[in-house]
Amino acid sequence: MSEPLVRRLAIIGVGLIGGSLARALRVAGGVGEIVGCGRDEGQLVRAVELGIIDRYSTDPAEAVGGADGVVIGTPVGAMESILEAIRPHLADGAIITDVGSTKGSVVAAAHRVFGSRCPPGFVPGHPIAGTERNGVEASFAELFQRRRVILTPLPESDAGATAAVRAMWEKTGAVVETMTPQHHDEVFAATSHLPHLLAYSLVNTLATLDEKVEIFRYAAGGFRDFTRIASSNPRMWHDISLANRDALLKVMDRFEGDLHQMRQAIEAGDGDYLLEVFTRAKEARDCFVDKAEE
Ligand SMILES: NC(=O)C1=CN([C@@H]2O[C@H](COP(=O)(O)OP(=O)(O)OC[C@H]3O[C@@H](n4cnc5c(N)ncnc54)[C@H](O)[C@@H]3O)[C@@H](O)[C@H]2O)C=CC1
Ligand SMILES: O=C(O)C(=O)Cc1ccc(O)cc1
Repeated sequence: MSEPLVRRLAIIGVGLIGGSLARALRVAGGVGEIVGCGRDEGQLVRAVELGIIDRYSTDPAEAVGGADGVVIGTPVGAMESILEAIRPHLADGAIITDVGSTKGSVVAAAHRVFGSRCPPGFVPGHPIAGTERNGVEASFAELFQRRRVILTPLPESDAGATAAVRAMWEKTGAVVETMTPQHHDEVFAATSHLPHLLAYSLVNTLATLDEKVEIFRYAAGGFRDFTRIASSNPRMWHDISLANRDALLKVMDRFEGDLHQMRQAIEAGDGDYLLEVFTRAKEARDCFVDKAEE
C-alpha cells in the first residue's frame, strides 16, 4: 500500500469545512489517522460516531502532538489563540494550514504568534466552497469537488509544504490556485463578503418593518435565492466582517455610491439609466454562470 499524504492529520474545528475535509480525505484515502479538536465535545463525539475522525481532544496542544499535518477549521477570530496554543507543540516539519475566509488577518495573527518568520510549513488556505449550514452534521465529502481552493503561501513558506497542501486539496477533488493574501481579501470582499452583508442587511431591514409577517408571507423565489446566505452562521460572519475591514469598507463605499445613483434615477424617472444598469448586470451574470457551468 502506498504511503498516505499525511500520516496523522489534526483538524482543529471539526465543523462544516473541517468535517467535510476529513470526510473527503477518508474517501480519497489520503490520510492515515485523523485527530479532531474543538470546544464542543458533543460535536467531537458525533464526529467519531460518524467515522469522520478517529479520536479527539478538546486541547489543541494535545491534538497536534505527533501530527505531520494540522488544519485550523475554526472561525477566523479564534485562529490567533489556537496558533498560540499549538506553537510549542508542533512537530518538526509539520505542515500547518487553515480554511479561513480571510487571509490577511490570518497571516497577521501568525506573525504575531511566530514573529517575523512563520514556520516554513505554514501555508494559509481558503476553500471557495460551503453552504449556509454549519456544524459537523452538515459536512459532506463531495463539498470541494471541482471547487476552487486558494492558497496564499508566504515568502518563507517551503515549496514542499505548499505542494503538500495543494496535494491534500487535490485529493478532495478541488482545483488549487495561489495568490497573495491582499489580493485574496480584495477579491473575496467583493464576491463573497459584500453579498453576505447585503443579504443579512436586507433580511434585517424586512424583519424590523412593522408589517414584516405580511412581507415574508408573500416573498417569492427571488427573495429566497437572494437571501439564502443570510441563514449563515452569525459568529462566523462577525469574524469575517471585522477581519477584512479595509477591503470590505472599500467595496461597500463603491456599492453605496452605485445604489444611491440607482435611487436618484428612480426618483428622476430615468429609465435609460435603469435599463443600462440592468442590461450590463444581466450580461455579466449570464456570462459568469455560463463560464461556471463549463
Ligand atoms: N461555512 C462556509 O461556507 C465556509 C467557511 N469557511 C471558513 O471555514 C471556517 C470554519 O467554518 P465552518 O466550518 O462553516 O464553521 P462551523 O461552525 O461549522 O465549524 C467551526 C468549528 O470550530 C469550532 N470552534 C470554534 N471556536 C473554536 C475555538 N476557539 N477552539 C476550537 N474550536 C473552535 C466549533 O466548535 C466548530 O466545530 C471559518 O474560518 C470560515 O470562515 C471557508 C469556506 C466556506
Ligand atoms: O453558502 C454559500 O453559497 C457560500 O458562499 C459559502 C461560503 C462562505 C464563506 C466562504 O469563505 C466561502 C463560501
